Amino acid sequence: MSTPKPVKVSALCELCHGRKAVMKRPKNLQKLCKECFYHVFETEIHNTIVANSLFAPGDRVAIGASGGKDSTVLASILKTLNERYNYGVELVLLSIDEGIKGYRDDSLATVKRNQVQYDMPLEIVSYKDLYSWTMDEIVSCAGIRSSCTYCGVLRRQALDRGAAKLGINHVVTGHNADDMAETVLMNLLRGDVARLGKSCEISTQSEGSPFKRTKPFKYTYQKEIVLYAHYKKLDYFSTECTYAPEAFRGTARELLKALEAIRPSCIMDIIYSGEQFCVAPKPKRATPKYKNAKKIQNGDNDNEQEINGDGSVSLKKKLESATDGHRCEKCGYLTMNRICKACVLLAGLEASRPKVTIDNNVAVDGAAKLSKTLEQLSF
Ligand SMILES: Nc1ncnc2c1ncn2[C@@H]1O[C@H](COP(=O)(O)OP(=O)(O)OP(=O)(O)O)[C@@H](O)[C@H]1O
Repeated sequence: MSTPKPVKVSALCELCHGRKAVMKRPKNLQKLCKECFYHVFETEIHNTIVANSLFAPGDRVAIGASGGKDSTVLASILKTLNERYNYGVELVLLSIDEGIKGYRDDSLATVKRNQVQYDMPLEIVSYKDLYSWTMDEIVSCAGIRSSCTYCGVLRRQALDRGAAKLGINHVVTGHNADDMAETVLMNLLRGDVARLGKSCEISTQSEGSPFKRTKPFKYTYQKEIVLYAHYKKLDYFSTECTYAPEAFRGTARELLKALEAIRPSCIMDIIYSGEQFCVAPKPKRATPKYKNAKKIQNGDNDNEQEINGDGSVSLKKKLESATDGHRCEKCGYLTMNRICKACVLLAGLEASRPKVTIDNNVAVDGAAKLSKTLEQLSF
């Protein structure tokens, strides 16, 4: 997102009535001076934290730190509020290195600077260490269209594993009001009733899991986060992920932006509507969602995933509904299923990974002979 241009407002601040207004507040178009903007922005986040009892004295909290604007502002503001209001929490930065060259390596350099700027410990865990795959390798194997699905599942688990390594069971993320409203719209538009009911939860915790996820920016507008970072001159990384954002989320995002331009309060209104949804039990679906759904078989009948018509990946019902045991049989991660989603996805990748071996015994003109075995492919 580009740095916002200061809006020309030749009037006095509508809050202090003393200083000159320098901006129209994106949330309600109120004309404010910089100091009053800082005050309302910080106070609203503090009120959200208090109203939802997000922290208790003595808590150790990991901030999911990507180096982007949201998590950088989150780290900065949690440090400010923790000191101002004596929350008594210990804050740690937790970063996941997905292995995306030219993107995550640069953003992690920003997080390392933030570590010094905010005087917080930093833990970095990588997909390569956890799963033996980088996102670059996954994309070259599975294609770009499903990249967000893979990345989302793996990152969720990586954040839990990173938190476990730190002995922490609470991870805060920089998901903001725009993200929440986008998710409500997206789930509404694709009839994903089960997810719709959970779209607006500020605090989530899977059944049986010790890890809590919270979103202190639930009611915070993205434009205000960017303004805050800009005026406070925070050090953040502003490049978009190399891989395209999830196709349908992108559509919902565009729709939300168009709606916001006409009626800024629509972001809050969508969240409030989402909070009121009362979801009926999900009816059982007998047939695959898309006619052109393609199955990926991993040798084991239980480990089956489907690439849907819209390019997304979904797991077979059998796996989703298995409830015996709370630990993945393969990796031991907490799950309601026999095999966790990450292992199902990784098994699919392993099955389709071309096997490449270097045969050192046979020298051909001084070069190693490269022998490729392409499994499960026929020409
Ligand atoms: N690689 C990562 N390591 C740690 N936390 C992450 C990582 N990627 C995302 N998160 C967490 O999830 C939140 C939402 O991530 P998303 O991918 O939607 O990025 P975003 O909206 O651009 O946020 P940001 O501006 O913080 O990058 C982030 O604010 C951050 O708290």
